[in-house]
Amino acid sequence: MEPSIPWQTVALTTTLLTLLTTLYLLRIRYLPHLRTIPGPFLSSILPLDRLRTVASGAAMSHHLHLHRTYGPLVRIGPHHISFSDASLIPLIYGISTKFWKSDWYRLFDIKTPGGPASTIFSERSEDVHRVSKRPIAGAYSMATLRELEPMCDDCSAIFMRKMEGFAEGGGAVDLGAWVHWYAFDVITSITFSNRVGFMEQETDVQGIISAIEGRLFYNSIVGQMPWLHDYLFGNSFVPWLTSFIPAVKALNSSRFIVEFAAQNLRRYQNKEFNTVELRDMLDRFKRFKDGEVVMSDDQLLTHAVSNIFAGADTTAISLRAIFYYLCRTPAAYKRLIAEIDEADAKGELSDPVTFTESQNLKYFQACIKEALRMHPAVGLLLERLVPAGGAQITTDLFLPSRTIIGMNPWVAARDAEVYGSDVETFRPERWLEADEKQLRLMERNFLAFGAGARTCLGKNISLLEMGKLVPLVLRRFEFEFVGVDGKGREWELWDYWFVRQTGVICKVRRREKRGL
Ligand code: HEM
Repeated sequence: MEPSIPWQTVALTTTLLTLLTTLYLLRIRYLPHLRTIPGPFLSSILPLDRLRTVASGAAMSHHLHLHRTYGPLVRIGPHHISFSDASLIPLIYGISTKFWKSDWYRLFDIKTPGGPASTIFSERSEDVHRVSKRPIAGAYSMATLRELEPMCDDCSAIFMRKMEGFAEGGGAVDLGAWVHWYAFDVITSITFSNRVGFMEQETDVQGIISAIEGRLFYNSIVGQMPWLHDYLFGNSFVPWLTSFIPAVKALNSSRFIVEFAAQNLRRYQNKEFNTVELRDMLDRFKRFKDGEVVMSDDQLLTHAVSNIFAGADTTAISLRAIFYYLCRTPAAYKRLIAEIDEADAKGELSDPVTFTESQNLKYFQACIKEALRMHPAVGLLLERLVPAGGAQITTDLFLPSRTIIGMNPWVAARDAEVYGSDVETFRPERWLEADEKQLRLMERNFLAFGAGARTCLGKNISLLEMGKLVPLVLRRFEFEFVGVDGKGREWELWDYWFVRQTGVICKVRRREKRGL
């Protein structure tokens, strides 16, 4: 007969384990300095609440709710602080900040033929980032991008042709999908001089859009506990094992995205595209200085991947927001059309509209700004790490080193003290009415493109795309939002880093009296 364990031993062990766990959790709850920061109790002891929030796909609403409940600083994890006080933006995100990107970004590193590598977006060390950015920054400058306007115009022409077809057919169009395809065609054109043809083929070519979606879903959730990544897709065994399960494989799409960029890069290097003549972005990344190679093929690949990963979804999301809010706000739509028509009548708009012309449309520029405020493309914390030795955050608050602190652009955008009590209303006028001081505050809170040292590198590309496409389209067509049910059903939002919208279905009609 097996000797049985006396019940006293079982009871004692259980009590001891419970006691130790409780003590451990209390120790975390009452960590020096962090203990005074309010927040949900469970969040302060376990990372599971953060995991659940992000997995729900509605983190932006949850973060807004937390700040309304607990105030400007909320403890959203044992070592995680979310802030809503915009006066902290310069300290956390400023140009010479000591707060570097957290390990959350590690999941965006990629595998190149030469081994694992960070991208300009995922690099954590500001020192490394500064060196990597130097040879490529010029390619993202507005002066450079203006030279790429013709590539943008080619894509706009296809977009217009397609809309013409829909207007003739009289049916509804998934405008959300079309601006996505448009943004992908532009980014592949200006990066590799190779328009992949999403609009012509009317589909997600090679499944790249779904691949990015899958990877963002994985990164957003697993990134809440980045060490988990090493036991999941961060090693080579699990990806191999899950390659037999299609639903799981779809989440490990990083390799696929890199291969998409690598394929284009190979064709580019084999001079299959007319890249040098067109002077696309790859051609402008300075690979040589004084005859010396300053950028390897692998580095070039990381920059191409960055453009694909960061450059199309964001612009598509912002274009959807512009069209959606205009359709939902008839007064703003009407005022914008009046501005476009007036400029048109004065001969101030060419066909296609140039970037410079679009910048002179002041109300339109306010519409872009307001749409991006109402709907920032990124909806999770822009996480940063408190530097070694800790940091004095406010007069009353010191944070120990390696605490993670960040702000969600959605929280910054809905600060009623900065934008007024009507923060939930799409009102482009607020950008035109504000005095200089107020405008400075509004700009400081505007995190749609991030801020400071790690501000969006592709901001000019997207401003160029949006600036040129929207007036061109609205001059010739009118849109009515009908939603997926044809009766105006609201769009749906999914926050997995990018806050993607679905259900942007519109009826498109050719505008009366337009001879264009
Ligand atoms: C409306 C469109 C866009 C929005 C709203 C947007 C938003 C952002 C935000 C919020 C960040 C900062 C992320 C952080 O701090 O964690 C960022 C960074 C970045 N974005 Fe964009 N982006 C847009 C378009 C683009 C485009 C078109 C490209 C490239 C072609 C691009 C490339 C990048 C890169 C490379 C970074 C990392 C910059 C760095 O760390 O130095 N973005 N973007």
